[in-house]
Amino acid sequence: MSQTQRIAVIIGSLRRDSVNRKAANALVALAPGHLAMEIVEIGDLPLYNQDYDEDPPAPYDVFRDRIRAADGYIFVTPEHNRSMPAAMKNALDIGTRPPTDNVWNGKPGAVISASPSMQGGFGANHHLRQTLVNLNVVCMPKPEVYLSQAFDLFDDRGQPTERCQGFLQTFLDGYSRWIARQTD
Ligand SMILES: Cc1cc2nc3c(=O)[nH]c(=O)nc-3n(C[C@H](O)[C@H](O)[C@H](O)COP(=O)(O)O)c2cc1C
Repeated sequence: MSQTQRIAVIIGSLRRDSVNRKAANALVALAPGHLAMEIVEIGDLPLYNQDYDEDPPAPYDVFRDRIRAADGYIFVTPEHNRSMPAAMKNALDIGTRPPTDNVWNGKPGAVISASPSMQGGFGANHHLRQTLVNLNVVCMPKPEVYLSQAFDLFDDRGQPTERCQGFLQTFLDGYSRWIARQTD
């Protein structure tokens, strides 16, 4: 694999002991050398308000610059009431304004969801994919990753079980091929 790709990882949970953050940390640790993965935090972004379009709060500028600089995205999301959490949607929306400067535009992305439930956040995963269509983020179809019963997939230190590491490795292998095709 030739060129290094900068991948922004966006985590939909603000929770201190988030299982989605554990999954994101594991992805960063497992990433091959040509994927420079960096978590971009979204917890300090004020709730989007269209009045901010003319005079954005400072965290909006910082976030937009970091998203614009990335070559691709990985979204790691919990499920809140069968959809993505408000914090994730807020970040997606902020990146699309003003509409002439959608910072996500045309980049390759992928979604992972994790939940303690059996469904592994399927609803959130697919709501997010639906929004990515409008952001013009080209979303990797497969391998799909729904981490179900996710509290059992990480130990006390946040390390993934062997099985979970296998899922994440398969995902990363697929994403690596996917991003290479998209950015040729
Ligand atoms: C407001 C709210 C709504 C939730 N709705 C769902 C849901 O629809 N499906 C689900 O599997 N879990 C749901 N949960 C439980 C989350 O999966 C659980 O809190 C999980 O730990 C969140 O991920 P995190 O550990 O990364 O924060 C909900 C939790 C909250 C706080």
